[in-house]
Amino acid sequence: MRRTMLVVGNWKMHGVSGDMPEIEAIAAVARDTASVDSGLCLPATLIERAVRAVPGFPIGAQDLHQADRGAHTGCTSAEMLADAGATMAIVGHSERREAQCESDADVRAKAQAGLAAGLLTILCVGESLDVREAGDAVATVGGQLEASLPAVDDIGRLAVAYEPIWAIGTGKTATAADIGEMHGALRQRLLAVYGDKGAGVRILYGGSVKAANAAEIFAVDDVDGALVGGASLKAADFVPIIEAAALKA
Ligand SMILES: O=C(CO)COP(=O)(O)O
Repeated sequence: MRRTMLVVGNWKMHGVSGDMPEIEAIAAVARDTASVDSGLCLPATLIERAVRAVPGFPIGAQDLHQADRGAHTGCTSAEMLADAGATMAIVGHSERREAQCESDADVRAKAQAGLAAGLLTILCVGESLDVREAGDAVATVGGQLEASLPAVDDIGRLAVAYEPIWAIGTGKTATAADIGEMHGALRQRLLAVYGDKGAGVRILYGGSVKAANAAEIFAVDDVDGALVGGASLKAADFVPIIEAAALKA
């Protein structure tokens, strides 16, 4: 099945109003690269400003709370993000699974809330170095995915991101063979859970993706794009990744 490539930047806890020119520069190229879906998941403080500055370019959040509203100090619901103009959200990033102790069940609830609000919802999974070295990566990440997948029929706006924890921000990337093995296994899990619809879910790779390695990673079967951290902060670094994706599109 043909899937449109998807390249999303995760700005993590970076970005203030002075960074708007980077967002504008990225959006300008993205508009000219219509064969690739792209977007930026920004700090919540920049979402509304960016939505106004770059109309039509997808802007998203990096987390959401699974409830619609309530006594959850400091949290933001999917409905609120959509109201601010966000069209995407990341859920289950390893930094949140670890630092905020998010369980697979939490991530599933967040993914369901994101989809219910109409957000393109990017569900992250990935293994630690210990698990990789023990030879358990494929089974562990597959189990994590199944336990985190939303239990809903309408998965048209669901994407998955495989981000090996040891590759995030380290300059290390998994080999093309390891990425291919993992993405193939995740595709089988998606097909097992959702039937034929699982073929339409995009599986992104994340972890030290940059201009220099993007084309090689994108060439791997079942790699349908990337979730990019550090190299998404500057247009000069992020634009070539979008352009590399266009070669596969
Ligand atoms: O965590 C990531 C994206 O969500 C990857 O971050 P880096 O691209 O900085 O390794």
